[in-house]
Amino acid sequence: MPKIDLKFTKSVITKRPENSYKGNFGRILVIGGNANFGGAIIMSASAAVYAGAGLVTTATEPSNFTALHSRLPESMVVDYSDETYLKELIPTMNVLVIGPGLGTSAKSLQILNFVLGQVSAEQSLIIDGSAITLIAEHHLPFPTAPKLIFTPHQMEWQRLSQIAIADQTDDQNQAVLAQWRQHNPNITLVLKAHRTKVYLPDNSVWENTAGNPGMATGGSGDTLTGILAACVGQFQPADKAVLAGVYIHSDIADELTDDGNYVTLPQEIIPLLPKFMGRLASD
Ligand SMILES: NC(=O)C1=CN([C@@H]2O[C@H](COP(=O)(O)OP(=O)(O)OC[C@H]3O[C@@H](n4cnc5c(N)ncnc54)[C@H](OP(=O)(O)O)[C@@H]3O)[C@@H](O)[C@H]2O)[C@@H](O)CC1
Ligand SMILES: Nc1ncnc2c1ncn2[C@@H]1O[C@H](COP(=O)(O)OP(=O)(O)O)[C@@H](O)[C@H]1O
Ligand SMILES: [Mg+2]
Repeated sequence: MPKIDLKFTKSVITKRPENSYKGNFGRILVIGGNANFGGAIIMSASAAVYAGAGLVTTATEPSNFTALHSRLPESMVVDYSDETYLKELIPTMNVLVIGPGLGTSAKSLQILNFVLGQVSAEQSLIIDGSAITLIAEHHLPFPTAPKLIFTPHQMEWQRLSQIAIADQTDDQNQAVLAQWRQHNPNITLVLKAHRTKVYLPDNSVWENTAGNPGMATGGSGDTLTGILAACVGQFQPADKAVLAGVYIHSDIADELTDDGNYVTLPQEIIPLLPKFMGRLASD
């Protein structure tokens, strides 16, 4: 099984061309954060900005606007229930994230259904957290056109795939993915665990070599979604960008742990992203 390591990740993270502008580095829309889980979408949006996304917009519950503006002025905001505005905005995006802190209410379901109906072939959609749970609960069909990147933890994967956590072997996981790929061949699974595995559309399965239990803290996966969105927005091909994003998240956490930190908080990982990526691009 191929391993996701530092050498591989360095080969993906390239120096920026001199003659470039923000539009070259991904227009990202992150959607989530209900009135109770605003932190999740703030972490996702922050990770996207700090991992180099050119332009980030956050669609969330309006009660999160003030916190978002004060924590992350680089991001624009939009009410996640404003379908008229979102209908205009979504086609201008390269990468969308849906799910961190979205919740599972009727309103959350309405937002998810709307977004699933708007994404198109040239776009990548990262589906995480509550969005995975909602798709599983309501048997929502996957959109057939965009690139889909699912980022479940093991329980979310159980809900979505119907494979019990104890039975989540590569063979079982690949069998479910093979069925889904008959409808959309461009499905990637990032199955999060101590050693996260990434199942790519070409049927390869990659294993992360980094990560540690200091990462077992709320918001860790929310942060990963933003890093993945930024990587897909900036680096090609998208499959390699996903692998690199998984590694970057965990390697920064490993550095924090090596530095003596018992827990690796998302808020400490996020500000380390620009330097870490700069190092990868220059070595
Ligand atoms: N600050 C914020 O705003 C935050 C907001 N967040 C947002 O909250 C939403 C819900 O996401 P969620 O992951 O917290 O809850 P849920 O989907 O019910 O899964 C938990 C259930 O699964 C089980 N379980 C089994 N294996 C597991 C595993 N490997 N990893 C994890 N769980 C595992 C577990 O078992 P138990 O611990 O009970 O034994 C439990 O029964 C989502 O939108 C997310 O983005 C969070 O990110 C936190 C910070
Ligand atoms: N023991 C561990 N070792 C390595 N990585 C871990 C460990 N526990 C959690 N993680 C990582 O932390 C993240 C947890 O994601 P998730 O459960 O979705 O968190 P949240 O929804 O709270 O943001 C994943 O990237 C996972 O790989
Ligand atoms: Mg999560």
